Amino acid sequence: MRIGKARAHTNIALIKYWGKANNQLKLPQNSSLSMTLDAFYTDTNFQLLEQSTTTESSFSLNNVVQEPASSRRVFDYIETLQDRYRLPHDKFKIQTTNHVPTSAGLASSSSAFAALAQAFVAAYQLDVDKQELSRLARLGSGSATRSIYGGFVEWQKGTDDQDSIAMPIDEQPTIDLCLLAVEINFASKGISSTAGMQQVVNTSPYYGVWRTEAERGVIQMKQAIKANDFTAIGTLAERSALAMHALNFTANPPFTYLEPETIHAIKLVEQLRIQGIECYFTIDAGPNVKILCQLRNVKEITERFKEELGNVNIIKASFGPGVINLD
Ligand SMILES: Nc1ncnc2c1ncn2[C@@H]1O[C@H](COP(=O)(O)OP(=O)(O)OP(=O)(O)O)[C@@H](O)[C@H]1O
Ligand SMILES: C[C@@](O)(CCOP(=O)(O)OP(=O)(O)O)CC(=O)O
Repeated sequence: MRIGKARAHTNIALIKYWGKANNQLKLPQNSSLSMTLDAFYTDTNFQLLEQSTTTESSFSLNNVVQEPASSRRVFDYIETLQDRYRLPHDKFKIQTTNHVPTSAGLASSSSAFAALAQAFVAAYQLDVDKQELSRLARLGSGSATRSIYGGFVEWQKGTDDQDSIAMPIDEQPTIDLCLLAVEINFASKGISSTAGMQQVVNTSPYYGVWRTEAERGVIQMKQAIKANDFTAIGTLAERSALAMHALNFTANPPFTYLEPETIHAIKLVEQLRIQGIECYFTIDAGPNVKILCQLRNVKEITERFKEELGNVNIIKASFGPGVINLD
């Protein structure tokens, strides 16, 4: 019985990916840049079943066997990988645990599909390098492309399956940079990232500007990282997040992931900054806010958020590693 086991950490985009140029290959409209986190990860076992078995393929998430509708994306993904390597459609059993809230804008799909890609190649004993692994992860979820590497990672948009890959910028950054995930609401979101970004690409008259600015943002962010410039990193990350959420209001029909508490958190970050406590925010496809700050300010920022937002849960993260083979 062949089995592959892997762990992948989530990543948070500092310059966001928001829109596909090709839905099937998940080629993005713009390049993006992220930090891989240590605090949130997914562990996945991918087991190939004996050919003679009458057992059907299964997908269990956090110890709960998923219904066919919830398993579809994962099953289709495995078939795509099997086809890519001209493998038979073997049946399989996937057991996975998210040490991160699922579908709540905390990038569970980034760690999920990076771990699954690695577990798949391990089970089939495929000789695959990290660039190919980042292609495989992309076929599951765009943001998963970047979780193959640790630290700061760029996803170069490329033009086709071959060159749309992740590139490590600095796998073990020394910059003093922490991320505080503020739990506004960990319920699953109403509109998935996949659907939200599609709606924006199809209908927003501002989409062209988004693309140009995102490419510029990646170049500027790489310069900021090279210069160890926390202020520039935070400023650019905040601008990218605001642009993405502003874009959602310009879709037809418009939509937003922001909740009143999200705006409250944004205002608090601004206030803290005015008071000399330097911090910035970023927000993904959900209401939760992630604060970028330096270690010396973690305690004070945490206390202020708990005071102002009613004892919310706050999880501290820093840089995490790339995908790990657990065998
Ligand atoms: N461990 C896992 N293994 C396989 N698939 C998973 C796993 N965890 C989540 N998924 C799938 O990933 C998808 C969740 O991704 P979605 O993009 O909706 O949210 P998210 O990743 O939490 O947020 P974000 O928009 O910030 O990426 C769902 O289809 C879910 O079934
Ligand atoms: C806001 C984001 O987190 C959106 C991530 O979207 P997904 O990677 O979840 O979308 P699919 O490619 O359709 O699976 C920004 C980012 O991670 O760059």
